[in-house]
Amino acid sequence: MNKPATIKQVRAFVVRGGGADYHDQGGGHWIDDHIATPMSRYPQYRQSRQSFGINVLGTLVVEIEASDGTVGFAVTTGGEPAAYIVEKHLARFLEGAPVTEIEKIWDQMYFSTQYYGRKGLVVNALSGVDLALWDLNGKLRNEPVYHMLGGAVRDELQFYATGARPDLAQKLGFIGGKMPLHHGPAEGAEGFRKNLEELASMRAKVGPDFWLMFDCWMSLELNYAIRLAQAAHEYDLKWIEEALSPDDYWGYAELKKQAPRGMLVTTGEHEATRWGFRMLLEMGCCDIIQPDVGWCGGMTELIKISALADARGALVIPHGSSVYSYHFVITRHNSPFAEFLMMAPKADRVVPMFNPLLLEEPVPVNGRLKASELDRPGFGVRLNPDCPLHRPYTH
Ligand SMILES: C[C@H](O)[C@H](O)[C@@H](O)[C@@H](O)C(=O)O
Ligand SMILES: [Mg+2]
Repeated sequence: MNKPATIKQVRAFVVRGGGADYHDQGGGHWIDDHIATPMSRYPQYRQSRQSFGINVLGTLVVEIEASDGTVGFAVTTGGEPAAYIVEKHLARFLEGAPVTEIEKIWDQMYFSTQYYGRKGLVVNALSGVDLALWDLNGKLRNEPVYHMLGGAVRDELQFYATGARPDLAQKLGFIGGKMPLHHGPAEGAEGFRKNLEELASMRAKVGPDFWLMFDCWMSLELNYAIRLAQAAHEYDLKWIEEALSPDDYWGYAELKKQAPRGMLVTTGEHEATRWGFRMLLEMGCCDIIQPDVGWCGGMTELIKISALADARGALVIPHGSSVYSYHFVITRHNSPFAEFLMMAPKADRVVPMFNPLLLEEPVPVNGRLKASELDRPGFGVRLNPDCPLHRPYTH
């Protein structure tokens, strides 16, 4: 049997404007229009999330070149600081190693950075390296990543859409629409009323059966979240997402107890590793966990997180991360649908989620994507040569 190729070089690049840091958009985009956040308590940071720096990092692109010249890559959120961590810290555990040592490399990347990492930027960087390694292995084996994960359990993916216009998402064939919550506790009773009015108005547009969800992006405190969930029940809100700080496991456990019967509590897009998700699951924080595969520890960690959830009957609906989540969701029974983020400025048409960075990035058609659309080696996408990459550090 042939010996596996070895890793020749790891390279980290940054690029601005959309891409994996999908909050990095131009003006007038729904994704930066008075969306409630933990910073909404400060009026000067209420209208725009970019005003407090939601897009300060930018996209990280990780390339891994094998000894035979094959190059795997992946993209995530992290920008220059993540590039520094990849080049100056993580690369040493890959270069010279066989490309197949995915588990060992993950273990060394995680435990060598544990003293300053564990969640956030460091695990974003680690996730980008891990995803690039899965892409490289798929290319060397001439297999799509989902085949390496055990193969499809269904013929197609179905999607709900995240964006300001669930009514348009319904017409585009999506199974539901997740709306950003626009008003936080600092806007008092008037903001609370406006939130409900938006939901009531959207329910009137979409009818009784189309899923409607609120994405609260960590903006609420427990009492407000409980009151909002209870008031929203009248309009059949399907789930209330990321209502509280990711660290408030106790608050989530209480919210789940107090939420109306039948309403789901979801969270996890800013959680990381099997240990973080074990906390969410064992403390009874939510019905659905939503890890982002580009932020939670990569594909190698998502496999472990998903098994924990499956053992407890919890669903795993990864936060929107384009092909990196599609290749996973299609392979798991407890991931029955996927998220698609509407990246068109008015949320009125389907454009690739990481637009314009990836060529051949598949998108849902009529809210669905056939497994066969993923049948290209690795994650099946290419970097757009029109997007200038910059390598800020070397090693
Ligand atoms: C729409 C939300 O405010 C975020 O922008 C979104 O990225 C994330 O929370 C999601 O669940 O898609
Ligand atoms: Mg969310």
